[in-house]
Amino acid sequence: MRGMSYNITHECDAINILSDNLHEGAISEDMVALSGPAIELLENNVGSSKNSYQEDEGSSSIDENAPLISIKRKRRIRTVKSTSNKELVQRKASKPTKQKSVFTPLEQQYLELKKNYQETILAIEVGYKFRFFGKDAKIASEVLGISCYFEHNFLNASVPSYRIDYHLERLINFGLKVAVVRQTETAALKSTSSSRNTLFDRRVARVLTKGTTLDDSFFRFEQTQHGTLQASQFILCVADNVDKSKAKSGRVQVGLIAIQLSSGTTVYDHFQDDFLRSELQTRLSHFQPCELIYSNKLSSESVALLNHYVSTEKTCGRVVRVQHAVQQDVKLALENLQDFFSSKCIMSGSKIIELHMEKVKSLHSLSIICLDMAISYLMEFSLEDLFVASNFYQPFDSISSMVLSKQALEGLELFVNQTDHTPVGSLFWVLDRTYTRFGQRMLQRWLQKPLVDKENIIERLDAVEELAFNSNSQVQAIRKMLYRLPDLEKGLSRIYYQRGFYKAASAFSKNSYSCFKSALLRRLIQQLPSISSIIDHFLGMFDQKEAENNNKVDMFKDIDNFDLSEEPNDVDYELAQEIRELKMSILMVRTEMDFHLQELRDYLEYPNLEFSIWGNVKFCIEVSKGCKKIPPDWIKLSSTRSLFRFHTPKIQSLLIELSSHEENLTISSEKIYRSFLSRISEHYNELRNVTTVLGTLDCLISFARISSQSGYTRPEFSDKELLIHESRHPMIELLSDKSFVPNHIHLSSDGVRCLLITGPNMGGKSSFVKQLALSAIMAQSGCFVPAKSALLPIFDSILIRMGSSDNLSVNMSTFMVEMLETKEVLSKATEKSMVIIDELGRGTSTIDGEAISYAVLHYLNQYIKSYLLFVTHFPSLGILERRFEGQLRCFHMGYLKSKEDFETSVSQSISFLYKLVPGVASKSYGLNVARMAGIPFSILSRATEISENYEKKHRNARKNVFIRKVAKLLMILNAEEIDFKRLFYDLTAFEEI
Ligand SMILES: Nc1ncnc2c1ncn2[C@@H]1O[C@H](COP(=O)(O)OP(=O)(O)OP(=O)(O)O)[C@@H](O)[C@H]1O
Repeated sequence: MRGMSYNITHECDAINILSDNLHEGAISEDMVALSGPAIELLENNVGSSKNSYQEDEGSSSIDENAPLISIKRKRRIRTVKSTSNKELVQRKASKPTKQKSVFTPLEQQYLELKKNYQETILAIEVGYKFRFFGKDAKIASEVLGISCYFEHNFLNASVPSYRIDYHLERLINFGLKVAVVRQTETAALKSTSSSRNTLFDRRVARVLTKGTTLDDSFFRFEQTQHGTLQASQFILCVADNVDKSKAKSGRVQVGLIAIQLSSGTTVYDHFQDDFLRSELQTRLSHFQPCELIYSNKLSSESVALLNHYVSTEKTCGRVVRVQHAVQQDVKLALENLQDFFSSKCIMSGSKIIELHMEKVKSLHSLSIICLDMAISYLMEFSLEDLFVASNFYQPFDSISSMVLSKQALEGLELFVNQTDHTPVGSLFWVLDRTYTRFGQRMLQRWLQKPLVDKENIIERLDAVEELAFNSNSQVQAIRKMLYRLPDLEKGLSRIYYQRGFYKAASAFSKNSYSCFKSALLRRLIQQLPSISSIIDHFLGMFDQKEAENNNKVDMFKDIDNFDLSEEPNDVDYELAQEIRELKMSILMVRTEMDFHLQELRDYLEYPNLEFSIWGNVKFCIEVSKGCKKIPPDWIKLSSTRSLFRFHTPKIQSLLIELSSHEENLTISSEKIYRSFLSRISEHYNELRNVTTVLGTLDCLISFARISSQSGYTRPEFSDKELLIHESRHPMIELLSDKSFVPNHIHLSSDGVRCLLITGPNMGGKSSFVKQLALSAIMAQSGCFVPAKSALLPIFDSILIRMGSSDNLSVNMSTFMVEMLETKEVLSKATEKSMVIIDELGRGTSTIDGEAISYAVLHYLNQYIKSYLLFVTHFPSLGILERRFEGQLRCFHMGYLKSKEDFETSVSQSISFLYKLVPGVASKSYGLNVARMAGIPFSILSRATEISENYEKKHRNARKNVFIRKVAKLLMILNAEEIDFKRLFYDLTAFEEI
């Protein structure tokens, strides 16, 4: 340890010298090689003004900020000028023992702490402040907008203690890791102890990051509104393994563990992914992690994607913290996990350890590796017990639900709109009428993963219907119970949340469920009273008011009969005893103080004398200035024009005694409170189940509120038909001033199951296909849909290819992304899928785009036979209506041409009818939209001319190229059974190509 302090001293000297010389340009930066800490210190020092050195000079106060020796810096600078730096460094190195530290005791303490917390901001409690030093001070000042100044050897910044929670929240929301260093001794206790003249002992009390902060009070500044997504607290740990033999194909195995500590959720997953990391992108969209743990062996494509996620989140104002971890091989990871569970479950016996290990071994090797990394990471925060206590391990995929891809979540605007990426105008914005924050989070999960099991869907719909249209008093009771319930999921074990559980448990009697018909509601309501006895037991112990004020000293009603469990606990018993004794001692000191006051009244002959408070100073005696009876040993505190304030020696000694008892009482009360919390957490799983029940009720109520609106209908399900009358778009109808034009649709698995939709730009094509997908998602989530009537198949997936975006993370062009996404859709689609392809091929030349669209449409109809909605601006694809007669039909969005159209095509304008009508629209009227957008007339006129000439000239040449391209593409798609003769006949027969 000594050696280390010598090194630091030595480095600091060199730094002082260097920084001063650098200011003066006397030496160049590369003249002396410095070690890491030295460079850090130098960075902190350079940039500080010389004046601050001069101000420091000669300061010799003996507080903990004062340097151990004062240093004449100016003289030292002169010495340096006459000595070479190398010589100086050598000289200093040869006489280590004579060198004394230039750091103040507090700075030395900071440096000691910093050694173990290099990547962490240290917030150090010093009296009534929390202080930051060096680089930490610089960062804190930038993030918190507080001033930063140079003092002694480091930059300094500070915040008042009473605001620390607020500032910590801002630091961790900025993606920082913060260690809170607390004084382990208090002023009062220290003043009576033998170590009163030494530095306060300080230790790291807790380490915080956004994903590891369990305390909901940190997030009290977060505002939640309907339809607004809450900040995710998922920590995502990812590892992958590129199969070298298939490296060219870009195929990779990916494993992950996602942890949400606040709700005790652990999700595991592994999957095969492509070059674009589409599956990983989908997981990122679902979890929206606020922390990412990268394995050091992660492939460059995965790293690029994760980095891209971090930077896009940043542009949306959300900071994602990145942690790097060392990946072990699976054998070592298993050994680590065996050690971990053995040490944690030592009391529970080998059977429990085996059970844990069985579960672990059932995971994919990459997920095991991730679990090992995640546990190591959480150990830093002492939060690893989650993996032992919680039985909420769950797979990401489930056979009872589908997973919507990133493209679907974004393209259908499920949670944010595509215009300004805010929640307004999203499906969630329409459907979220939840009362609680945990209900809101559950609703988000429901929409991300619609159900695929018919029974489950119908069970939800029955419950929603009953809640929407039954005026049963119990329905009111559910609403009342949910209203203003705190975030029970996040604060499961927080004492003042127990009343929330109490509210839930006591809202229903044992037989309340019987007045519901819905099986789901009956099951949910039945579970609530079961926690009554647990809650009664805990609630009975504390004073609700004091608990809500977080007053731990007076929180427990009857400390004499303090018993948290059936089996009395020695530690709690001793603590309760201690608290009793301390309270008694405090009472005695106060009584003594009262006696002393009486003595003072008699002595000063002032019967109305009372103790007063001056600022923070209690038990002051105020005496008028004319009083002649003040003994010399009274301690003068302050004065006003007319009076003096004193403490007598007796008051001072009683005060020290009182403060010491009070502080001991606070410490013991905190300990007993912790014990109380750990007892509650023994019932963690029961309480967790109740939050799931309450969350489910909240989501059902939310759906019921939407479903009871006029124009919404309960969906029915069919094995082979999709028939919706007067289908509407749930968001556009709310946002648009114009009345929404509803449309009918009829598809059938053994009849027409593909619609080819053409029409003018802005004609409503995309809106139409999106509304069908949204209706399917709503129906399969258990909500009524915006239509007159709806009969739907239960889709196993909803696959979307729409829009255009490049992928900067893997350096890909818009068109490459379009093609890879199309390939993904083709590989995932089944005959039970809904597939939406909107404007495929628009990222390339017209002829290539047209050929690709043709081949994909042909392939999907011939081989996959999904329910397909194909939107295009290529009318030539209409040829396939004949090829797939009875299976594919062409429709277009209706429009009306204005009269001018017949005179001059430039000034033509069209009116949109938004009505789906049979047939192909021969033109897209793109120039009409250009005109609406205000493109100058001269440009429009020229564009019209070129467009007409082009069409006339190239029609025939295009046909042959087109046919060759389509044939080639179909072969690439592995359409081996393709009948080329037939294809050639179809294509050449179509005159319009
Ligand atoms: N059925 C409807 N009733 C009323 N307004 C509608 C309807 N459908 C769409 N709209 C309005 O028309 C606008 C354009 O619709 P949409 O984006 O679906 O057109 P589009 O045909 O896909 O256009 P483009 O081909 O240029 O992509 C929508 O933003 C909406 O305001």
